[in-house]
Amino acid sequence: MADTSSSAGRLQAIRWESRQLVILNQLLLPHSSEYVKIADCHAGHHAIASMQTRGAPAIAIVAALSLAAELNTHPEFDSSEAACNFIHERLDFLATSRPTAVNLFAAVRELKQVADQALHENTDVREAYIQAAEQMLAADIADNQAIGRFGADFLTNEHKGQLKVLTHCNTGALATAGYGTALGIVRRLWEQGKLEQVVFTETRPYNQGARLTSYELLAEQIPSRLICDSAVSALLKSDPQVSAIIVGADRVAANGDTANKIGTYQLAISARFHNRKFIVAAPSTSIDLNIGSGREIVIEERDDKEITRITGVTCDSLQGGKVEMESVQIAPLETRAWNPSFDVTPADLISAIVTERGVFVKQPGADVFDLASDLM
Ligand SMILES: CSC[C@H]1O[C@H](OP(=O)(O)O)[C@H](O)[C@@H]1O
Repeated sequence: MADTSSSAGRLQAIRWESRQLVILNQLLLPHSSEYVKIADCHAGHHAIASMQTRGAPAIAIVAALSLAAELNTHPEFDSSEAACNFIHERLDFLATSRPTAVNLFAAVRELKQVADQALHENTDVREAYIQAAEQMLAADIADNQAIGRFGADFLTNEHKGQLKVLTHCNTGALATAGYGTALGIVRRLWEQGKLEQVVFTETRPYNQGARLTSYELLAEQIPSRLICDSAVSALLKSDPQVSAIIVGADRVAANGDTANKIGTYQLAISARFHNRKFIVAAPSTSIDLNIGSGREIVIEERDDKEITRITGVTCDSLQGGKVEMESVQIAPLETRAWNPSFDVTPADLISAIVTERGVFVKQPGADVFDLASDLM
């Protein structure tokens, strides 16, 4: 498979070159662009759990390729059964890194089946796994570009002229293998000359918007504006030109209930109140048909310190030319915080779900989707 480092012009959060994996350490962005080598599953698990890499599709791909990198250097296995057992055990370990994004668990299931099938067919288990993991990387970019096309067509079919949209968190090349989901729709609108401006939220406490989405949009000179998470309703009230909110997803239930970055639910409530479209953009690998509704989605809760401390760069730390990320306590010590990483938006508040398979909408009068039928 061709190395993906040759992808033209797009930010590369994940680089797979000569069967070696490196990732952009997103904890340091936008101040420092440093790549980290991921040699094995332990490094892959740490990169995901610490959020050096994040974003539902990217989590699955980094997990899959971290095992591919480890297999590539692993000594010869005593038997195909030993190789298959090793792959199962490592995938089960990677599945403990973060609980909400379903893409990781779908990839684990699919890759275990690849190894089992190679064992059954008496072909090279290690090679079959590595090629399947590589395919996931290539497929995600193609999926995102299809989401971009479907989403842009859906928005422009009903809205003549240029569009002003709002997005939350980071759903671009830094959250995927490239191009992005919700931000992929923004990119497509921009490529078509149909985007006036994208407004994006800071997305506390990790600041995916202020740090990562800004990094991507500035790199491509896409007209954009940053707002605080708390300013969304005031913006929708004051600017009727903001016609749609477009967000990503970490796990979509069969009825369309969607887990996404914390704050998404209140954006959907505000969109409904202000009569604006609320669009979810996600590959079908983010849809979990095994759960009927959002009630069954496990919501990750992260360390209080991600709220009570801010990590940033002080001016003097820049003087030496070396960026030092300093973590500063902003709340009184021992302040308790509640830090859910995601919330669930009910299907009733969602106008459409854009996937690489097309745009799914609810039947007239229905307040839920029927994604099992849509995906058949
Ligand atoms: C296409 S990324 C989907 C999703 O992942 C992000 O969460 P995190 O940054 O914690 O991994 C955010 O919820 C995005 O919308």
